[in-house]
Amino acid sequence: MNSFVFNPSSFDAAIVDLDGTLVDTLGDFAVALNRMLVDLALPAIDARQIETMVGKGSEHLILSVLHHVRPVDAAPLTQADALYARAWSRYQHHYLAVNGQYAAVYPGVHDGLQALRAAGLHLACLTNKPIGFARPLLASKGLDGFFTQVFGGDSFERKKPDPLPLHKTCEALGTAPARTLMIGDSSNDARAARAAGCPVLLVSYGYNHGEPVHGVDADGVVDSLAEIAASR
Ligand SMILES: O=C(O)COP(=O)(O)O
Ligand SMILES: [Mg+2]
Repeated sequence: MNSFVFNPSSFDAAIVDLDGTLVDTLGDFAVALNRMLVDLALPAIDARQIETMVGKGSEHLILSVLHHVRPVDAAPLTQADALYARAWSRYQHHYLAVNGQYAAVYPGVHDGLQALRAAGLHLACLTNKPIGFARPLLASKGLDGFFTQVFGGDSFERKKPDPLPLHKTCEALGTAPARTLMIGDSSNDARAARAAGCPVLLVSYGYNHGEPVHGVDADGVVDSLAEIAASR
């Protein structure tokens, strides 16, 4: 699985995930979620716990956090509950206020994206994060210029691991899935890529829902984006 060799002539484009792949956003999540919990008069949550909940979009994240901090015998919440609606509104407020301030671009990202572009690939960023969070984050980290397309978890009807967002992104790029490399950090990305017919590489340093990434079905695992183009 680690024997992936990058052959630029095999690809026309790459679709790159955001959280856990381009940017370590755990600090932003922890600050915004804990400020939301203060507003709701609920107990705080640890960043290590949050790490296992990131990657499936904000709705899933908020429901998981509320479930974690509420009493074990509390009735399960859904997006229809008033508490969820209040939580989402406070979370959005706090996340937008801190977006990027407690987050860092992973080593090798700039060089890796530059090398992929130099190899002739078009680049898209596809995240499960709301598009209204993703665009300012990419801009504040100086990454927006690399991508001709940026899509979020609310850009399409369904999120990763559904293949729909990858198909739509390929369509926007004008590339065939088999010639479009997905680069992500989680089984969510890998499952979406497999179902869409895109080859998939995973980074070893991301979140992957708190599980080791080496057990995930993918075409390779790299320790940095800079490794990809260097492997040819
Ligand atoms: O769940 C999120 O908010 C971010 O997920 P991502 O890994 O698809 O960027
Ligand atoms: Mg991710």
